[in-house]
Amino acid sequence: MTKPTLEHRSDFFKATKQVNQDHVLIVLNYSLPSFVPLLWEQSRLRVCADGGANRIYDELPRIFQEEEESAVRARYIPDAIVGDLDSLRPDVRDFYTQNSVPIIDLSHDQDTSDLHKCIKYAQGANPSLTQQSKLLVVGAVGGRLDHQLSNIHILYKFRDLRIVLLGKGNLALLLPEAFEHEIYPDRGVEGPICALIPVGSPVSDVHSTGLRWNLGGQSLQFGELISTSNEIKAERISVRAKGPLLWTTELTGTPGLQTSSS
Ligand SMILES: Nc1ncnc2c1ncn2[C@@H]1O[C@H](COP(=O)(O)OP(=O)(O)OP(=O)(O)O)[C@@H](O)[C@H]1O
Ligand SMILES: Cc1ncc(C[n+]2csc(CCO)c2C)c(N)n1
Repeated sequence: MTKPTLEHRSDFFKATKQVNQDHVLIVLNYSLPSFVPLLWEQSRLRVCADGGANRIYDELPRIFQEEEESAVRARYIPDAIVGDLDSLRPDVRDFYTQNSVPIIDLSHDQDTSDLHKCIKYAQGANPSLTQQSKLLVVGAVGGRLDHQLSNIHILYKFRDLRIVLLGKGNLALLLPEAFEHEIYPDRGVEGPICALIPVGSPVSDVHSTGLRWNLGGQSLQFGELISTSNEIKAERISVRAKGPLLWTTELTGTPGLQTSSS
């Protein structure tokens, strides 16, 4: 039986000032990529995971160096700060409290990460998430390996949602088993390096097109074969497999140079 097709478009890298009702931004507590303002402006909900609020407070004024710090901070006020709040600095907490940002203390839960808590928050928000919603998670790659693995774990845990992990040099998303996948990377920003990784369990019958090293029905498995250092060779990459695969691309270009209509 053929599976339905899921398309993956990196439309969020296109220059736009318009809010996209499908886009939700989650800011984590790690070094932020310079395209955060681009994602911020197009997102209909912006949530900071605990110390993620320190990042927007500290790092956004550095992106707009020619402007007053206070003017930049006042422009980027999140809709909520959610987490166990052990990393949120007191001065940052005071600033956003004065700006009426709800600060949601979920410190009683020490079994789930702040990213998990933010996704639950977005699911409970009004309007809630739909099948079209895309959660753009920034500060998700680089730094502590356990945090990065936890962020990947969240892709698997919430595999029915469309979540994109983004960092300074990488993008990662999950290709769930229930679909055949068509990926349209933004070649002005992504590639050429890409990878297909079977995190957690072996994945058999992997078929791909559009890559330098395509798969023709092999199994991917840690300890046997995983497809790292592969290369994007076409506008469209197709992938199907008997199991979920992590798709990653390197980010080498500058987002926001093309408009969403081009
Ligand atoms: N170095 C990192 N790389 C990737 N993601 C990170 C990194 N540091 C933090 N995060 C993400 O940001 C979220 C918030 O970070 P914060 O430091 O506030 O979390 P935390 O849960 O208190 O961390 P810890 O495990 O140190 O207690 C984390 O749940 C994690 O998803
Ligand atoms: C088996 C097991 N391992 C680790 C933790 C710790 N932990 C996991 S998520 C989290 C919250 C981080 O903000 C903490 C402290 C646990 N609870 N259970």
